[in-house]
Amino acid sequence: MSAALGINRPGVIVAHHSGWGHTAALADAVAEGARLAGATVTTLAVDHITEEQWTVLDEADAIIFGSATYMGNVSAGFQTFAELSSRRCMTGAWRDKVAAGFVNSGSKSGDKLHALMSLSVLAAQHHMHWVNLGLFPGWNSSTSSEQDLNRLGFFLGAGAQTDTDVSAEQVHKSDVLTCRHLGGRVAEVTAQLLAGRAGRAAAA
Ligand SMILES: Cc1cc2nc3c(=O)[nH]c(=O)nc-3n(C[C@H](O)[C@H](O)[C@H](O)COP(=O)(O)O)c2cc1C
Repeated sequence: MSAALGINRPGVIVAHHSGWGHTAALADAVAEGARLAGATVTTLAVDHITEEQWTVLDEADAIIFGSATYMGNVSAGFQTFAELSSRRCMTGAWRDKVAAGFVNSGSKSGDKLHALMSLSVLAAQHHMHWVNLGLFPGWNSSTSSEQDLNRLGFFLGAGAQTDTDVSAEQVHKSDVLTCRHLGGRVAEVTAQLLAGRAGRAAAA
């Protein structure tokens, strides 16, 4: 638990890379979900990260990673951040923090599962606890719709799709709600974990 925050308000960071703003709009939705669920939230664009922001990451209870999908993987901007985090891998600075992820692509699939898997592997390398999306797949029957939550049917994290010719304000409503759900779920799971740790410490 971040010392300053207290057990009921977990500190959640949304650490993302977005070249043209579409994934950044989804990061805002993730952040809103976490905030509505009671977390104290900071959103960081990882391609302009300062020493002070690295400290913010180190002090967080949970980090939600997000990236645009470029060439079937996380963007170079995100991967640069991942590589820069390697020293923390060695020291265990992020060990036992909660982690989750969201990705966005131009095509409905666009191989973005691969990008999401990269985010989960990054979390594993840091010995973090990965939280999945926790939603049933939507838009997969004759009676369902593109407006369903989790319309692209992801389990590992949130998967979004933005038409390549629209503005960041036009990210899909279903994806916004799905990302908001992910933020809320991470805040809730993190609060549970912190309460459990506090309970064990009190009982010891
Ligand atoms: C260099 C580059 C590579 C891309 N590769 C993929 C890809 O592999 N799959 C896909 O579906 N979309 C791909 N796209 C489309 C982006 O994922 C899509 O436009 C996304 O909304 C960009 O998000 P951003 O505005 O946050 O950068 C690519 C775009 C660029 C610029």
